Amino acid sequence: MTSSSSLPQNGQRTAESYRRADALMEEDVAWTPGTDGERDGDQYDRAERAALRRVAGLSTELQDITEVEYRQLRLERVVLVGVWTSGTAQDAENSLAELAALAETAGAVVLDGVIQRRDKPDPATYIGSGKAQELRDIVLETAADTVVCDGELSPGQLIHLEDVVKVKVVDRTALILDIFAQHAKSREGKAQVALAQMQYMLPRLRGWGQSLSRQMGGGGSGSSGGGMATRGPGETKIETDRRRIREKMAKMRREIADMKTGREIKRQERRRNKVPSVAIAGYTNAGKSSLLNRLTGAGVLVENALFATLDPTVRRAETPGGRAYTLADTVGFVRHLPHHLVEAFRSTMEEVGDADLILHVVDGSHPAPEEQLAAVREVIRDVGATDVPEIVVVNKADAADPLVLARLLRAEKGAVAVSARTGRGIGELLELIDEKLPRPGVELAALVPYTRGDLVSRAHAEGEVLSEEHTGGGTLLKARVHAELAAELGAYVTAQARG
Ligand SMILES: Nc1nc2c(ncn2[C@@H]2O[C@H](COP(=O)(O)OP(=O)(O)OP(=O)(O)O)[C@@H](O)[C@H]2O)c(=O)[nH]1
Ligand SMILES: [Mg+2]
Repeated sequence: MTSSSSLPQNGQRTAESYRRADALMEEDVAWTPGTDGERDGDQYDRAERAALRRVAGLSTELQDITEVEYRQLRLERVVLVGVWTSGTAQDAENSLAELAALAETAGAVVLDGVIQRRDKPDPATYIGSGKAQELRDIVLETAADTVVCDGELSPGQLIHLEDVVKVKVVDRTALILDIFAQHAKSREGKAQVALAQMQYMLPRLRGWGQSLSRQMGGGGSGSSGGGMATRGPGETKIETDRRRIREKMAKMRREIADMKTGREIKRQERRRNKVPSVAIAGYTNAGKSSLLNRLTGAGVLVENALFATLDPTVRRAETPGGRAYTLADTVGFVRHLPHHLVEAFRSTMEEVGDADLILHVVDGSHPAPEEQLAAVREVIRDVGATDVPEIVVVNKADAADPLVLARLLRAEKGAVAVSARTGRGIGELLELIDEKLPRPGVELAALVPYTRGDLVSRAHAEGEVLSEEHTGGGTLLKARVHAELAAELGAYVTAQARG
């Protein structure tokens, strides 16, 4: 609540691009370029000093070293810092606004944010050393306890920057992992997150230990006070910790593999039943869960927070014509999702790779929806789902700029604009789904005796009934069904064609 020169002058709302972050923060946020005479124009200040929503008490009981280390990441009062290497100022600001939203989602209070223009991040301290000093001032001014960098930093960079700013420094990857850890619900989801955390942490173990002991007044923990150069008890302790983590990771990988088998079996069951599957994919906060709710009436958690959904939810749904399909909600994607995280989350995304149809949801009210589309497609490619047909669903049409909507619909062939909130466009979307779902392969006519009503029901549920007529001799059915059901109907079939 201190500084002054960079406070928003008149509470003026800033760029469109911050609307989302604003919404998340429930307070006005101003990013005013170059208002601070002390700084060099290259730097953009995020003048936001208001007290913000805070989520506290999220941590759980600790069980081992891994959790101890990770608990240290629990964010409280943070200052954001980004290095703007390419693209426009707007891109850089969008990225930092997203980082702010992520930090908020993790339960932190965002106090300030700065961007430095550089060709590339400083190999030692991420931002330049002069700027690191300024960052130290901001940290003091705001009484922040953590600096969050908008990128993935090397263990060395984290340590060196911590040396200068003298508070915890974490990067975007750690932040995303932290959010994942808070939100994962299923056993498999939790295990995957834990594995990714350990993987991230392994090379950084010494760094964390060191900086933390330094924070505690040097050697406070007694475990790593010896410093990098000395081989002492601390060194041994870290080696032990590393080994234990590696062992735990191996065990975890086996467990995840087992859980995967269980899910695989379920999926095969669905396949055998020939129920077509639709996966809802898209950038985080695009409205995927809202759309699932709108399409099926399912009560899935919807939250104006990033990564509200971290476990795949599968629901049954029906086309207007009465054909059954499954609809799966998925984990949201985010730019710069660290590669090993993509790996860890591959299994939740396999739902996407395996689907008959992808509903690719994009937030039409976001400042850069095209970028989100591209980022998600990159991950879809990553999980090898490029062959799956896709319907681009431009959501939040109620809140979007009509010009942006028109632009998106022009650029994306076969896209549909909807609002999960108001229901606009949902009818059109349902028809598109019906159209794009794979058709069962066999078209037939059959006279099914009334004693075999079960077959008629199955034709409705698993296939597509074209016409149905009740006659003296039974139900005269014209339908498209899968081969297995066609075989069961065999005795009653009067005409058949394979399509
Ligand atoms: N204005 C408007 N807001 C919407 C619409 N659909 C969803 N939202 C809001 O967008 C936010 C995110 O919605 P979710 O459905 O949780 O989004 P998601 O894609 O599932 O997000 P994650 O699971 O976090 O990746 C919530 O605040 C919703 O109320 C819409 O059509 N219009
Ligand atoms: Mg969701």
